[in-house]
Amino acid sequence: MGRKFFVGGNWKCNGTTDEVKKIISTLNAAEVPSQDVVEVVVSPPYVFLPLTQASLRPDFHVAAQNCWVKKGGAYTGEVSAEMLVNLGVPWVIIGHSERRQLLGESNEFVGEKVAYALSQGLKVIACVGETLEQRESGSTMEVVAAQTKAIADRVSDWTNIVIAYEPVWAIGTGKVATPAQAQEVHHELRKWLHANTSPAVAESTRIIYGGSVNGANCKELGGQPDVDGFLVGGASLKPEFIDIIKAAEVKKSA
Ligand SMILES: O=C(CO)COP(=O)(O)O
Repeated sequence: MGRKFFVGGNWKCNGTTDEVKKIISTLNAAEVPSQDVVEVVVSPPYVFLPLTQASLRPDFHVAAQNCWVKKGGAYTGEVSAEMLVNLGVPWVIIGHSERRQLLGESNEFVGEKVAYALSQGLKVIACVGETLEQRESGSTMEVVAAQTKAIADRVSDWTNIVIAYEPVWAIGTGKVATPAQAQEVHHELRKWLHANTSPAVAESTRIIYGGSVNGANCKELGGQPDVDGFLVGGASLKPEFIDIIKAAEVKKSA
């Protein structure tokens, strides 16, 4: 079975109630390919999850942007996987580079979070990606493999994981990876999964690209054989996100 195109919108720490309502009404009115062709998930800040769930069209789903590493309890400021499940939130983004870099989340911590979230029944968008310095020193694959290994060491069933390759230098910078750069890492990552998990996992796991994806560059990126969709930041707050969802059509005609 082919890998269904996946388009995630990561709203990050943005929005007011009115702005969220506006984004949702734009999404709800949009004509996009069917659920058989594309899986669409938007990720509002925690506080807007209930509002988003209550008003978002049923063929789109929601993701939280993070969750706690284990069972909830005395962890002030955290939100547990159990709470997300209780709310009926199906997805969670884990290991975003902003959390790795600004909040010091290590590969191991991210791996533990992924394993715990999966154990509670959440589906996970797990983020990996190198910094500019790491790319320039030639260690991109080493970094991405180590980040993925920390997950693979703790997880055996990859059915509910989507990997988001998000080069840090491309996030929020307007400096998008070229289609060839994205394809190269996605291909290497799939090879890594083939060797270190199983051929079936490598074949079926979706690897999506994130980093300055927009309405103008999405088709060419999405046309790469190992690019199975996107995780979109800035452009997911704009009507342009609909064009990015429509980029799923490039796979249909491929
Ligand atoms: O971090 C991202 C998605 O998670 C990408 O952000 P931008 O699309 O704003 O570069």
